[in-house]
Amino acid sequence: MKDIETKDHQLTVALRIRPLSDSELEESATIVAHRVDDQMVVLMDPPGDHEDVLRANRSREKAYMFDVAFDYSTSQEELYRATTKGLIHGLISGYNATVFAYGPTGCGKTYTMLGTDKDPGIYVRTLNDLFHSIEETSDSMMYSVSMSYLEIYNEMIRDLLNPTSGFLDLREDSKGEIQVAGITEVSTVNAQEIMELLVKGNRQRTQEPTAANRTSSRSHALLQVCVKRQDLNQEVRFGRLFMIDLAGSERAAQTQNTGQRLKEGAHINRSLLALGNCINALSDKNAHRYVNYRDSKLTRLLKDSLGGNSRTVMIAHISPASIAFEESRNTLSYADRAKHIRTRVKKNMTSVSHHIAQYTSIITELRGEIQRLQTKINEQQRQSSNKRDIRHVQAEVLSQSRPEVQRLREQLLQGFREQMEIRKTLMDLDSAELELQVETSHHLLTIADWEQEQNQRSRKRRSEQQKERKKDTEWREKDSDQRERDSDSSESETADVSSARESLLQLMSEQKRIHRDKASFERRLAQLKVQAGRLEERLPHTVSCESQRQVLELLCKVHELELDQAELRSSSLLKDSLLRRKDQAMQRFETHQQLCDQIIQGQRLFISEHSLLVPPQLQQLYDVYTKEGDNRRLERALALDTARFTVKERSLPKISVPLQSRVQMLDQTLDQTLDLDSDQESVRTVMLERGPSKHRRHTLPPIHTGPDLDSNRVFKNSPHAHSIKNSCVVTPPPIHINGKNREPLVPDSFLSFSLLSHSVSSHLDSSPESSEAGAELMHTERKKGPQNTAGKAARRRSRALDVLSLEKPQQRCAAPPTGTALSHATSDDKLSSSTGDATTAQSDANNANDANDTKSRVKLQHQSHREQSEGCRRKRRSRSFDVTGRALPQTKATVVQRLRPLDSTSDTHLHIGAPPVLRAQRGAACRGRGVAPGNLHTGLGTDSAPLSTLKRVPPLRPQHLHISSTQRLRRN
Ligand SMILES: Nc1ncnc2c1ncn2[C@@H]1O[C@H](COP(=O)(O)OP(=O)(O)OP(=O)(O)O)[C@@H](O)[C@H]1O
Repeated sequence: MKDIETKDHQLTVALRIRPLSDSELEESATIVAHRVDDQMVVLMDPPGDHEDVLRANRSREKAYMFDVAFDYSTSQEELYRATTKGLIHGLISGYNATVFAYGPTGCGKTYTMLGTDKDPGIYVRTLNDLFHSIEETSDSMMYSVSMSYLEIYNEMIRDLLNPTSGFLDLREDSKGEIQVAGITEVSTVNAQEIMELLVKGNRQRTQEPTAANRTSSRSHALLQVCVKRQDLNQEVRFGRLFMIDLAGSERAAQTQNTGQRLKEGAHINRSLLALGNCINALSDKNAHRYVNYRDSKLTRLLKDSLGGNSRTVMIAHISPASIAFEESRNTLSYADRAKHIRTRVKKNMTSVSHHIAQYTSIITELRGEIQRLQTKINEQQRQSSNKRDIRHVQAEVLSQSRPEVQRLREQLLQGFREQMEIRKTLMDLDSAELELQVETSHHLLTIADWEQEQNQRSRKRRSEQQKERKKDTEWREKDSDQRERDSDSSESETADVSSARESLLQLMSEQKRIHRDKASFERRLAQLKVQAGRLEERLPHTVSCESQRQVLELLCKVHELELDQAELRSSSLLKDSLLRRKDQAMQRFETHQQLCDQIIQGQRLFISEHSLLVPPQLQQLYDVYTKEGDNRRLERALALDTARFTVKERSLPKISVPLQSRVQMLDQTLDQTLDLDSDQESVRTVMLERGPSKHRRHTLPPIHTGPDLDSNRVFKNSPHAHSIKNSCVVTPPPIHINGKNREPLVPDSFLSFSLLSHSVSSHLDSSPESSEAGAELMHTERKKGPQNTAGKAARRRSRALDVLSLEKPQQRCAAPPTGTALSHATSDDKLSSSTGDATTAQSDANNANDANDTKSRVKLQHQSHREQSEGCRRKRRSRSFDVTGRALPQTKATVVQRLRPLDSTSDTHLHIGAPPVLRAQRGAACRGRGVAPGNLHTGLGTDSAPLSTLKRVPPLRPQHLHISSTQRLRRN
């Protein structure tokens, strides 16, 4: 055994020949490998060579010299002592060492390294001796032992102490040493613990049975033991020991491996070939031959063991049997070469002096660092001493960023100011647009009124032209005068309308301009909002100071709120303006409604007092009006009652005296309202009782039917009045036209009534004084005649009041389809159903006698009217506005003429209820829906007021007339 402690170390090669295995004994294998002495081994020719002609004269027998040779008689202990035990001292002293078993499969490598429980191998013996040595010198030395155990299986490294860690990689450290990254290193000084770890690792090693070995190792196993020793002189030594159980080279024919075993064998042979190449290279006498350690992980791990700082022992294993001659021969050949490998061994030791020198250097460096840091701290302290506190530092930072912040602030403020200005401008534009709309609507109304008047006049003119053919020259002259007046009036109104049209054009262009400006400003406002949003987004990036950023964000918030407030204010103003307009419209409507009520009540009073005839359509309208009035009063009563109940029941204990008085006023109003009976007679009585001064707004000026009233006188003297006198029945039998006898025209009648009211209202002044002024004006105009071309407003007022005058001929007309004449009943007792089956033939037969009987009938009629008035007064609460009917002794033409005044009002709603037969006759006779007003006034006389002026048509719009007429035609 060579001295392994020499620095220049030569690889120690030992050879072990195992005993014949059971299979070899069964085959009576010849022993060809013999240990001659402790170092020599002879490999004899196998028996088959003698029989081979080619090998007959060429013997392959060869003697090999190794560091030590063992055979079947050598025990484990002897082998350990001869190969490994000597390494333990060197390991403790700081030398690296390697022991690896090499040889074909099944030749005893694992037996040598691991052994059995009864006869342990090198692993256990080495560790035992190591710990013994440590214990022996532990008094004067400090030891630290660590162990790791791995296998190379199919060129992959596994940690046998921690198999779950997966495959590990090889790394080369700064000193060029190969390290297994992530390998488990167990540090302990307890031998028992090391043994347990070893057993545990061996269980994890891959072993599979083959034909050559029932416990064939399919991987290379490496056990690494590191020992660190520190003596009393603070000298530290590091020693590392590799104990390697290589997998055996194998021939496929021998092992009969297939599949995974065959693949494992291939990996094993490849790595062993790399090891052999390294051995060849290292054993070559040429000193600078390249050694390829990187061919396999095995050779990389054994780099130091084969050619570096390690005392290495190679234990080659062969089988003595002749059947393993070739494997034994190759193994002997490699082992023989390996013994020429030389390594350079050195102690892994660090002395205290060296450490001290290192520490001194480190301390010096650290001191320099400390000095540098101290200088820096002093400099900072000196700088900070100039600043009193952190606020100065903050102020400095703020001052550095102030220009940027100021610029950003100015941009934000400028944007918000501009937004505010644009918002104000938009508000002004909205206001101007509203004013323009109001003005435009006024002009449109003016034009519409004029157009309707024109339409009315044109219709009248056509009717008059038809009448002209039948009238005498006197009427022709009067008509020509009337035409002149009409033309004059048209010309004067044309100037107003043209002015309105021009104003409309200007207003429309102005509205367009406002729209353009608004769109432009709104676009600009949107752009400014976007810009402000971007600036706000830039705040966190631009302003580093938190307080500054918060101030700017608050600034933005305040301005945004101001803008929102301005927008809301603008919206609120617009809505207020619209509400004001609606309120005004509602107020006008209510005023108009009151005026209508007054007119209707006055009419009914007038009819009642004078016992005038009422056409059924008008009577139906009256009925609808009465019902509607009842509903209105009921709603008002309920509302007032609710208000009274609410005030009394809930707030009375707390309400003040003025509120209580207000409640009383409400009660009085309610009582007055309820007191207003829908009955015409009651209305008249109430008005009479309370006097005209108390309810001037609800009563018309007194309309006298006596000869002092021009209009009445004119009407009585008119030719039409004469015709009516001639045609009317003096005292027709009364007929009740309610219930079943009524035509189901309530919706249309109501619609017509509404439209009529609406049309009247559009020509009325909304002021409460309009009723009085209108009545006076009507009175005046009737006196002055149409020549009095008063102002436009006066004419409008007079138009509404002219409705009253238009009603007179209507009331004198009777137009039931059956030719029933209508008149007020003198009393309920006297009223009876008329002979509704009176035929037109009878009327025609009696027509000839009508002229003679006219005077007496008129007298009777007036008498009956007076009696009826007295009866109606007595019957206050009853609905005495009953209508009697009787067969009219008149012709169809007469009936038609009586209906024409209604048509002449140009209000189709008044004549649309005419029966189809009459309408057909009318269409044939006068080619129009309206009859010339002259028909009504043919008996007016030369000094009578022209009806075209007196009967100014309520300004119903033509489309309304058409629609209503169409609907009524469809119904009929
Ligand atoms: N010197 C010996 N004395 C007694 N038995 C031995 C000896 N050497 C090997 N054997 C026996 O031979 C058989 C094979 O040995 P081992 O498993 O150690 O071979 P190996 O070289 O490790 O094979 P592989 O390379 O396939 O793992 C084992 O049963 C073992 O007990």
